[in-house]
Amino acid sequence: MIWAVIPAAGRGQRFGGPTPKQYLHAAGKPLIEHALNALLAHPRVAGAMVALSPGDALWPGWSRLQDKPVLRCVGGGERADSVLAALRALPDEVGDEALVLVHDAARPNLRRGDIDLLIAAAETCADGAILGAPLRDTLKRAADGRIAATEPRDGLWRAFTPQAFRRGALTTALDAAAQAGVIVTDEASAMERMGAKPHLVEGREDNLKVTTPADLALAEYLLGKA
Ligand SMILES: Nc1ccn([C@@H]2O[C@H](COP(=O)(O)OP(=O)(O)OP(=O)(O)O)[C@@H](O)[C@H]2O)c(=O)n1
Ligand SMILES: C[C@](O)(CO)[C@H](O)COP(=O)(O)O
Repeated sequence: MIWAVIPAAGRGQRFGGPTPKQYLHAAGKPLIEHALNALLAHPRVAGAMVALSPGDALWPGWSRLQDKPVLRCVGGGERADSVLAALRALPDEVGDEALVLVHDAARPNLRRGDIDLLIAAAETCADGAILGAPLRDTLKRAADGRIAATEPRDGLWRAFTPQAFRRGALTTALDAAAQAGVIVTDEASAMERMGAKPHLVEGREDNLKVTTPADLALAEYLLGKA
């Protein structure tokens, strides 16, 4: 049994504007609906737990999508807090060894083939797996708007989501990071702190996270073509 965990309690400060970006529309639907549909359409995914901000008045009230359960909980101050809250809120039938796919509500252009690759990798490895892609640009370190240095990029990847881990191990890892006062920006970082070496699965470069208005325009184009 595989469940999706969707952190959707962010405020979209880098995007700006009054509407949290997960509720902005692209190709006629909110970003969060594209993300949920992509995961719940997969035959191995049984349901989704969505972490919402306490004051979220825009949640459309879905209890089912793609004929699968959509549950919700209250997220936290950081993305990692929201993911931990969602893991803890999952139904008891989702055991510690069950695989969970953690995916940003702000990544609407997730495709079936990437989910297939991720599940295949995560099911063969106790350390889990994440989607990502190798860096293909030269990296510059900035200082006061000027190039301060060129950073080596060999072996560097960009981490995407979904990130796939066993419910129990990820809950323990995120809780350990929180207890240590360490803010992790993805699930793999928490697992790495515990000594795990998750698989890197090369995924589509168009699995973008909508962070700024320019990203939304690109998402509109990509989803309109899908
Ligand atoms: N406390 C938080 C912060 C973020 N998220 C979610 O984590 C995903 C990725 O985070 P990000 O792109 O940073 O979203 P925001 O935090 O909303 O953006 P910003 O940092 O610009 O405010 C988003 O789906 C966001 O809703 C969350 O569930 N809980
Ligand atoms: C989880 C993530 O999307 C992987 O790249 C990223 O770390 C989220 O970062 P954000 O600053 O919370 O958007």
